[in-house]
Amino acid sequence: MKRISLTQYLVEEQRLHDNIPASLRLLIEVVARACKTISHSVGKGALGDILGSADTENIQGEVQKKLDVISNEILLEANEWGGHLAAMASEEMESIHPIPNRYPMGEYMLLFDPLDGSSNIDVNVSIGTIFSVLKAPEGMSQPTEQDFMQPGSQQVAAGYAVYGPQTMLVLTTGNGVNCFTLDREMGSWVLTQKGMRIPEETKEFSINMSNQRHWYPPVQRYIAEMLEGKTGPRAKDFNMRWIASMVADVHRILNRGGIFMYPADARDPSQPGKLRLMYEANPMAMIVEQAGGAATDGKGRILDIPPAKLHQRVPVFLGSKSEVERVTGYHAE
Ligand SMILES: O=P(O)(O)OC[C@H]1O[C@](O)(COP(=O)(O)O)[C@@H](O)[C@@H]1O
Ligand SMILES: [Mg+2]
Ligand SMILES: [Mg+2]
Repeated sequence: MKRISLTQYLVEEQRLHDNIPASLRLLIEVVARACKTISHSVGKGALGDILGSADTENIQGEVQKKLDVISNEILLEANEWGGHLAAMASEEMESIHPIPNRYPMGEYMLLFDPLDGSSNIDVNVSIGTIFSVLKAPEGMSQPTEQDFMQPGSQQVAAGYAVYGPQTMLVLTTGNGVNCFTLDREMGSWVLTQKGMRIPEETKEFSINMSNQRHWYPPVQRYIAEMLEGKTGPRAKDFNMRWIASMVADVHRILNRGGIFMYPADARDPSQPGKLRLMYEANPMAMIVEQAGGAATDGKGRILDIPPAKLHQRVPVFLGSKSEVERVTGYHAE
């Protein structure tokens, strides 16, 4: 098999489709390098003193793990010096992080969930990093939070790294989805899956069932019908998977289909769901759509949602098209 590196892929993509200018390529390479560093820390575990709590809280009131903080710092430091960025925003930081003293101002804005699946860090289960790239508005002088308030359809790139048995980087720049595996000995990302496609039909669903009593009627109905199996209205048996790392659940769905859900529920109507629009839902929605799947908030396309604030939460239904369409349809009835 001919080995194609991430850089070779990005250069070739620009040559063929003119969709990855050098500045975007360099930005993606810097993010990929930061993910490599995070992967290295993850691999060390207790030997690298990365496990356990950092004894701090992030802006959403969640207790931060040491690795949440370390990963955030790795991404900030790498991109502050290496990327073509005007500003960054992170799930772990209250406000945006403008790039200081950069003239001319960088062309892009980077958003990330530095460490996704925090509850799995200490138990050696797959975790990841999710990122999204937006264009900085023309003529911007000093970046503000308002500049980030662009719908997901404006993303020029999105991706995630999954730190599992293998470390992989899944990337889209708006022309399909490709997967690169980290060659740990060589330290390079190698293209291992081209043009990933999510199967339309599936028999697998992914939801935190322990929240069932709080769900609203459309989700109750959708899940109840699946649980009825072969003798129920769906006339087939379904299997369930819940890793509690969105990255790992989405990675499985990209490979073999399925539907992932984190619905809004009745617990706290001021918090529609758990996942964050800008750092989790938008980048994953772009990847899933680029792989032939669908992503909605139960009402409409996630990528069409006009953001109102940086740390906004949204309900998420994504994966195999026919299933996402079905559960979205139930919300309309
Ligand atoms: O605690 P639950 O309901 O299983 O939540 C799991 C979900 O929370 C998340 O871990 C949230 O992400 P963070 O770890 O980045 O906060 C998702 O990856 C995952 O799907
Ligand atoms: Mg997350
Ligand atoms: Mg996180």
